[in-house]
Amino acid sequence: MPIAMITGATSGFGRAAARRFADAGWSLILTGRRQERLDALEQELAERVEMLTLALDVRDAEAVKHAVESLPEAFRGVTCLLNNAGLALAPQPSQQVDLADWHTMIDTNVTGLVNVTHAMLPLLIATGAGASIINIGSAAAKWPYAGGHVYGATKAFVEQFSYNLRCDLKGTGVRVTDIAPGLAETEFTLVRTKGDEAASEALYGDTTPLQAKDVAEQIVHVATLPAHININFLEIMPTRQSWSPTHVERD
Ligand SMILES: NC(=O)C1=CN([C@@H]2O[C@H](COP(=O)(O)OP(=O)(O)OC[C@H]3O[C@@H](n4cnc5c(N)ncnc54)[C@H](OP(=O)(O)O)[C@@H]3O)[C@@H](O)[C@H]2O)C=CC1
Ligand SMILES: O=CCS(=O)(=O)O
Repeated sequence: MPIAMITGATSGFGRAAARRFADAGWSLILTGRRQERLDALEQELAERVEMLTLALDVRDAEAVKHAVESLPEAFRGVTCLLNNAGLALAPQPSQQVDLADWHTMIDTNVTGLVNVTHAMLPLLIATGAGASIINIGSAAAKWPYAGGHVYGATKAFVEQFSYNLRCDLKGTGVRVTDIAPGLAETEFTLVRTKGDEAASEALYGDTTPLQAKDVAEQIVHVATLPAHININFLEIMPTRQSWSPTHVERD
């Protein structure tokens, strides 16, 4: 059975992808920091598929390296790495942000993603044809907005890193895709606002955002394409979301 390794499997897109891969019969390596959520997923899915859960903070390069080196033989033939763990913080303008929040986004969305990718590359290259790295970027990588500051910049990194990885992996059979969702209802806004439920409800209310399972469907689609097809970039928005005009300051 193919194996998917998912970072940030404890919520949102990662958890929905774990369920969708399980529906397709894939074995799973599920990671995240919250052990109780990993336990709940194990309870839910372990009867149906082979799975392993690893409590892991992607920011900790040594812990990531150790976790990958310690994978049991039966879980080393990874077919898909889903680099999904990430977050936004500080919705306020740059001039009002705590520097620590910028660092947390960079440490997670950039450093964490490269930590996991670096540790996993030998395993994915050993799998070869049909293997894939799916990086979760964001529409915010291309479309700036007030309060997007470092978050959008980290996702621009994810996009360009994905393309550059593709260049290096030519000839190995390993595919690389950047999936860039727009507005999607998950715990993302609760995290971004440090627990403001009203803000989260206001953002996702009165419209029809993407749901985590919509994105999971695309993730599994990309991972199960024939080995000779590489989707480089896939931006997904809800039908009711499009672009804003640029802003002009007026007297
Ligand atoms: N929702 C949206 O509108 C969009 C989200 N995205 C991106 O999608 C990805 C998933 O977000 P989403 O599902 O929406 O949000 P959620 O908050 O629902 O899920 C985020 C996941 O990331 C994990 N995570 C966060 N920090 C770390 C860390 N240091 N180490 C390990 N895992 C971590 C969390 O697990 P735990 O806390 O247990 O560690 C959780 O499982 C993110 O990269 C986000 O930037 C992209 C576009 C749109
Ligand atoms: O990546 C998340 C989508 S948005 O909040 O930046 O639009």
